[in-house]
Amino acid sequence: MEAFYTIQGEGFHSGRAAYFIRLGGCDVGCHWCDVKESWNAEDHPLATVEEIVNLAAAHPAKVVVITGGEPLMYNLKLLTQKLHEKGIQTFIETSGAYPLSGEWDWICLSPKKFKAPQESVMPHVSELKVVIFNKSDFEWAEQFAEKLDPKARLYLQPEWSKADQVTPLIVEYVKNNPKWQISVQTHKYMNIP
Ligand SMILES: C[S@@+](CC[C@H](N)C(=O)[O-])C[C@H]1O[C@@H](n2cnc3c(N)ncnc32)[C@H](O)[C@@H]1O
Ligand SMILES: Nc1nc2[nH]cc(C(=O)O)c2c(=O)[nH]1
Ligand code: SF4
Ligand SMILES: [Mg+2]
Repeated sequence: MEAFYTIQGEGFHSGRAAYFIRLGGCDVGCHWCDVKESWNAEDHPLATVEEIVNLAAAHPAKVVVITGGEPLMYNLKLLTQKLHEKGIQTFIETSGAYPLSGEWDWICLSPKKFKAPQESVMPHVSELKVVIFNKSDFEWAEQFAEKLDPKARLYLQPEWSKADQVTPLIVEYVKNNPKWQISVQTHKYMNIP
């Protein structure tokens, strides 16, 4: 769909420069999705793996974040192999709704109620990032924390349109349950992509 060089705004790598590759296509259907224009893959131009990788390699940070849309709707083996051949680290943002493919240095799982993540993804998760839309989402988040490698980092992220209401709830929750950390979408406050 698009690619852009920016600062990772969310989660464990927040604040780091990274080249984002956003793949078009998603059928998960989150009603609060902040990139609904990504859902229909046919709305977006095709690019070859070689073109995508060469543009990525032309940027100073040797870190690529592959996102979408839902990137795991595609087999990502070739794209991630070619990025690795150029010495670029590969990070993914995924709902986990499709089987894992590709070679990854960091996997951020953001599970969704609207289409459950695949159990086979769980052992590979580096970071769990649950979007909090209302207070029932805390209990829902805990069920995923239990399925992961104990070293996985745990984040709760306010849903953007509800941030004023849910951020105070997340702050209290993290104070009482310190295995979790808060992730805010810092790029939106900075007005960067
Ligand atoms: C747009 S999604 C694309 C990748 C993948 N489909 C997924 O959902 O993980 C990238 C990240 O943004 C988060 N996100 C999307 N809409 C959001 C919103 N309105 N508020 C907070 N986070 C949101 C998702 O949960 C995910 O962690
Ligand atoms: N700056 C910035 N950081 C991000 N982290 C995850 C994003 C995404 O949409 O996957 C995102 C994004 O869209 N922009
Ligand atoms: S899975 Fe990700 S891209 Fe798809 S609708 Fe949900 S937030 Fe948007
Ligand atoms: Mg985003």
